[in-house]
Amino acid sequence: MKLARNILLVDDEPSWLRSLAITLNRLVPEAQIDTCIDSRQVDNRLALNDYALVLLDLTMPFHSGENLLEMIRSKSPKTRVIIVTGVNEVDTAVRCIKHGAYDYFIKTDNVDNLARTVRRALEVVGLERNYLMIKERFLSRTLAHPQAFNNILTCEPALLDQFSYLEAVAMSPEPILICGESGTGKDEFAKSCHQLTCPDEPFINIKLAGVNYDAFELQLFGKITSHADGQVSAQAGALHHVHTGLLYLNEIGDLPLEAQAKLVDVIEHKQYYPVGSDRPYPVNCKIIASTQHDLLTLNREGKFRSDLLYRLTSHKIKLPPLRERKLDLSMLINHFINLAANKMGLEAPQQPRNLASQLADYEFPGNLHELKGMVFDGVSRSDGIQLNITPFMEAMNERNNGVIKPKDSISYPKELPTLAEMSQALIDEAMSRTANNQTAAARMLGISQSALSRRMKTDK
Ligand SMILES: Nc1ncnc2c1ncn2[C@@H]1O[C@H](COP(=O)(O)OP(=O)(O)OP(=O)(O)O)[C@@H](O)[C@H]1O
Repeated sequence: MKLARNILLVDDEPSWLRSLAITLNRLVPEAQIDTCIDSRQVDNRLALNDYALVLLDLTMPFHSGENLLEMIRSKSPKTRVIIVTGVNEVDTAVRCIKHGAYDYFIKTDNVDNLARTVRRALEVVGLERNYLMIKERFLSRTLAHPQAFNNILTCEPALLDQFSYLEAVAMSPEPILICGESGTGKDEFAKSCHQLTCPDEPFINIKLAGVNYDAFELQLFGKITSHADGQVSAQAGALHHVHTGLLYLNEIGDLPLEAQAKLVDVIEHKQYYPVGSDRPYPVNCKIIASTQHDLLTLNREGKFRSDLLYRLTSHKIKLPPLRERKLDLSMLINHFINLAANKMGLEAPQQPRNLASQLADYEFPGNLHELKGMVFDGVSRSDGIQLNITPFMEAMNERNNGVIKPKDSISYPKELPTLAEMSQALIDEAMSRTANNQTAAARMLGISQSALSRRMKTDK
């Protein structure tokens, strides 16, 4: 989102007006400055331009600054006013602040202080306008870009609300955090945000589970190496490749603490240093993060930095688990049937009429990953006419029988396998049951995704 940057300087002294404009142009180069010498023109100028800030003299012919202050605050409440005057009276200053002035300066005050206040006021106006825009868009409840959500099927009000919210905050300069259990559609929401913000720019998905600090630094920032012969070689990181696109930081809760500190720097200062370089490079991309963990709990346990937590939670999207979206079941099953049949080159089988109601009490611990896996399995076993429901029945039976007792259900060969072989077999089984989804497989095995990823790497 573009920050409001235009400022109107109002004063009847031409020489002061000129010198103030020159000073502010130098000290606040991001601002766009207009001047107005005739107090009767202020109303008109505000009607023609959406000023973020007005710097107002108090004693002028025709209209006094105090009258103009009241007029501006009532007609243009989104515009802030700073009084800049030769009148050094406490009573007047107090009255102006009471009537809504952002600050009060005497003309003899240090201009650096004035410039600092102007910059801060521009930031405040930017934040206020951003907040108002989000509120207005969210309350309107209509989607301006419904096609951005084409991949997310739902008729659940809770999820439809999240569409409106994402659309409202998508253009905000702050990062967005998507929370939800594994398989609730976090990746799909990140892709929708990309469609909403910068569809023609790159979308880069960085999986942070199991990534250590060095790998994170290299992957995100890249590396610049100066060789002995004076040559310099560079390895570009994701922040370079993504340019003005969208950077999706997947499973941010798994990021090591040191790497979290680096990320705070990126978000806060909008710049980064490649490994081996002391030259900063600008960050121009949109940042989205996702987590299936509760970051507040991780923070209380000392595993997640507070500064990163607060920066990430300005815009938070919470995705409900599939067990709370039963209205969607039948539609999702049909969607996955068509997807599976298409992929397998088969005729799409029919969904049995009462399947969704039979699944009403099933919890779907693996959410949409699990449902998708079941439907794909059911399609591959189907007779081409009706979806085979064995995978669904098996899952429900396992639940109904409570936790499976390994002793009862595992039969061991005469010669016992080693622990390593057994662990590998379990990992293979979990990966196959979850259609190779590491997050869901880790959940099934009762370990973290990073632990599973490490085991898979060491087992290779
Ligand atoms: N509402 C939906 N409609 C159709 N398909 C969906 C929907 N939500 C998710 N999916 C599909 O379900 C699967 C899981 O979704 P996704 O990968 O976005 O979940 P996730 O929360 O990011 O999972 P993880 O935490 O494991 O990365 C994907 O194949 C995705 O395309």
